Amino acid sequence: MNILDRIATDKRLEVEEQKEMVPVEALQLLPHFKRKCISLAKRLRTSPPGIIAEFKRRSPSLPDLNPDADVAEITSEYEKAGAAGISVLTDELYFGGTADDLMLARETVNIPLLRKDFIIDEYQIIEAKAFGADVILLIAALLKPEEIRKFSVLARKLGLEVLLEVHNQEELERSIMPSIDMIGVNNRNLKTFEMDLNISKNLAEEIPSEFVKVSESGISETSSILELQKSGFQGFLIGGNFMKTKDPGNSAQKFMQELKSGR
Ligand SMILES: O=P(O)(O)OC[C@@H](O)[C@@H](O)c1c[nH]c2ccccc12
Repeated sequence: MNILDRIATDKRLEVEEQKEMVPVEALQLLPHFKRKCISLAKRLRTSPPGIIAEFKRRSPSLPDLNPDADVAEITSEYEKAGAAGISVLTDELYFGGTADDLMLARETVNIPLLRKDFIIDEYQIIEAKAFGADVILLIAALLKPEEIRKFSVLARKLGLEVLLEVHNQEELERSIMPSIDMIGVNNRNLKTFEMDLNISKNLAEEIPSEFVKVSESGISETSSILELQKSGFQGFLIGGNFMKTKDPGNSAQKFMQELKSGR
């Protein structure tokens, strides 16, 4: 079994347990459930460069990335550094994230938050809204087109935006639909961990212009952002490059200053 299938199997069990403990009706009573979301797509379209800085403690490929990272401190610094939005991992088993991380981030910043998780059930979308997210991630490699349709329509109904993650043309063609706001091209193959920025560059022209293009993973140089912008990307999801340092907020700030000064 590849890692993505393993994650999905674990996630299904986890969600079934969670549903028993916290019914949907209870989620709908949480204060953020009624909050009006902020648009990430709009920010990416109108204020370049759209850096989406990611908060994660570890990943399957980097088990010791930043185990003790403080979510309030780092997300606050990401916001001050000028991030367009923040991605918060909420998967605990593989990424060391929690729902509390997302809620703490929500209490800390006023910029759009992406719930970064492996969504395989509508329940997780209700959770995302209740925990204070503005955007959800749907991973094409994990979902049938019918599920993508059902999940994205529900997200939209709740006022959430949808970032669809694809890795190749076949995934893009079968998953693209009007209820999606942004398309993220993952430069990392989630099945093998192989990384290549050319994946974004090559897929860019296949993505219709009504969708905001986001390039995800493996970005560590400001020069890559400039190249990806030429291919039409407006969003850049960066995690490890910041989180691997002692002071991720400061690393993000330096990265964005370097971008601004065009060095
Ligand atoms: O740390 P990186 O290489 O900058 O990548 C960030 C982000 O793209 C990556 O964490 C990611 C992309 N898609 C995902 C899906 C699930 C979990 C994590 C991810």
